[in-house]
Amino acid sequence: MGVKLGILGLGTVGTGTVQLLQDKTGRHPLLQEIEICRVGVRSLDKPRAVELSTDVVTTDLEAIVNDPAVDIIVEVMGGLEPARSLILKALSNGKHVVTANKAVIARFGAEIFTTANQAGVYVMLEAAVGGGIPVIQPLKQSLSVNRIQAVTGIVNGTTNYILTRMQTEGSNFSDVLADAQHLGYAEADPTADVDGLDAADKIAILASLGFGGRINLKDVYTEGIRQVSKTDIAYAEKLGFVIKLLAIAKRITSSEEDRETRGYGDAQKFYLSPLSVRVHPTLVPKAHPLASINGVYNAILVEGEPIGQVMFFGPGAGAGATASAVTSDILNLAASLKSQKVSTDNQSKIGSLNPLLACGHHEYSQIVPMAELITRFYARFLTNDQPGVIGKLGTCFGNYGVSLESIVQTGFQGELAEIVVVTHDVREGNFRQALAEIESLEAVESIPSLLRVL
Ligand SMILES: NC(=O)c1ccc[n+]([C@@H]2O[C@H](COP(=O)([O-])OP(=O)(O)OC[C@H]3O[C@@H](n4cnc5c(N)ncnc54)[C@H](OP(=O)(O)O)[C@@H]3O)[C@@H](O)[C@H]2O)c1
Ligand SMILES: N[C@@H](CCO)C(=O)O
Ligand code: NA
Repeated sequence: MGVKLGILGLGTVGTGTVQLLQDKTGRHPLLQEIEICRVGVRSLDKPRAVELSTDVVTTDLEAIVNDPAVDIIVEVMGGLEPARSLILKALSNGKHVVTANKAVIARFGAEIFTTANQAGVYVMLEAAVGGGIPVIQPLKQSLSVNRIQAVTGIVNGTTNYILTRMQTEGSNFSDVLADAQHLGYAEADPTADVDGLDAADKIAILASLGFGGRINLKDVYTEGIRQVSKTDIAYAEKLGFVIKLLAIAKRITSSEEDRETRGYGDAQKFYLSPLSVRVHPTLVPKAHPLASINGVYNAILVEGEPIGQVMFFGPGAGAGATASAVTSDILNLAASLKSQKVSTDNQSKIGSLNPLLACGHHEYSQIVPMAELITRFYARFLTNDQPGVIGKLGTCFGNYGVSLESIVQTGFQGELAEIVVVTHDVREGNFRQALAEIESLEAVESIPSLLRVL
C-alpha cells in the first residue's frame, strides 16, 4: 500500500519537492512507495516547471485536506491563512502534516500541536528553520538527552547576504538591499527578513524545541539590520569583530541556580529557569564559529551538556535544499506509517505516537526582559572635539557600574569626533541608564549606534 500525498502549494518549495519525488533513482528506496495524489494551487493558468496530470492539480485546497485517500498533507503554500485552517482541518481529519511554514508554527504552534496530539498524528517542520539544514530533528532526537544551554543562529539568508556584502564591499545597507532584490535574493517586500521577523519566528521554534517550553512570539525581542551602517562594520572590523544578525535563545541561570544545576542536584530547576530569546545585529568575535558564515548560508550553534558545542551549517533556503528537508519529513512519516499497526480508533493511535517525532510542550517558558540581560555592548558617539570628553563618558559609565573593555577615537565626522566603546559584561538596564546620562551631556551630539557584542 503506497503513501498518498496532498501538497498545498506549487511555488519554489512545492515545485522542488515534486521534482525530488519525480526523480527517485539513487535515493532512499522507501520513496518508491510515496505517491503524489493531489496538488493545490491558486491559479491553474500559471506555467509550471513540473509535469503533473490535470486531474491532480486543483484550486480546491479544502477538498485536498478532506480527501479520505490522502495520508499526508504537505503545506508549502506559506502565509497565515488559509494555511493555519487547512493544517488544523487536515490534522482533525487524521492526516499527518509536513510544513515549511515558520510563520504559522511560531504563532499557532500550540493550537496545531495540541490538535495533532489529540488526533494521534504528527506535524513535521524540518524545512521551517534553516531550510535544508537538519536542525529540527537533531534537537528533537539526536540531542534530546542534553541539557541545552544556548541555541545561537544565523537563520536568515537574506540579511546574512546583505551584511556579508556590506562587509566585503564597504557598501551601504540600502544599495546592497536594492541589488539583492534585483538578483532575486530578497523579496519585493523585504520587511520580514530585514526587520528580523523571519529570524524571530525561527528562534521561537528552535527555543521551544531546545528548551521544552512554549514561546510567546511577542516576548522575543526583535531588531533588524536597517540601522547597521558601513561605519560600524568598519569599526567592528578594526576591533576584531564581524556584524551578524543573530537569533539567540539562552538559558539564564543565577549564580546560585548555576551552582545547583552544575552539580546536577536539581535538574527540574534547570528546566524551569528563565530564557533570553532575541534577534538583533551582533558584533561576533572573528574567531567565533558563526563569524565565518557568509552569504546566503545559515548556521545554528547548539550548546548543551554533555555534548559541548555542535554547529549545523548549510543552505537555509532554495528549492532543492528546502525540498530535501520537506521530503525527509515525508519519508519519516512514511516509515512510521509502514511500521505502525493499522489502528482505526484514535485512542490507540495516540498511544502509539512516537514521542521523539511528536511535539508536546505545555508550559510557556519564562522570558527575561531585555533590561535584565547581561551582555557586552558596542556604542558609537559623536561629540565635540574638546578636552575631557572621554573622561566625562567614563564618569557616566562608572556611575552605573559599566566597565569598559576598549575606547577608541580614530575618526571624525565633519567637525565632530567619533568615539567608539566596547564594554565588559553589563546589565542592559544599567547600560541604558548610563547612555541617558551621556546623551544629556552638552559635549555629546548624538549616539548613532548601539549594538550588542557576543
Ligand atoms: N522559498 C524558500 O527557499 C523557503 C525556504 C524555507 C521555507 N520556506 C517556506 O515555504 C513556504 C512556501 O514558500 P515558497 O517560497 O515556495 O512560496 P511561493 O513560491 O510563493 O509558493 C506558494 C505556493 O502556494 C500557492 N498558494 C499560496 N496561497 C494560496 C491560496 N490561498 N490558495 C491556493 N494556493 C495558494 C501558490 O499558488 P500559485 O502558484 O498558483 O500562485 C504557490 O504555488 C513558506 O511558508 C515559506 O516560508 C520557503
Ligand atoms: N527569507 C528567508 C527564506 C528562508 O526561510 C531567508 O532569507 O532566509
Ligand atoms: Na531545517
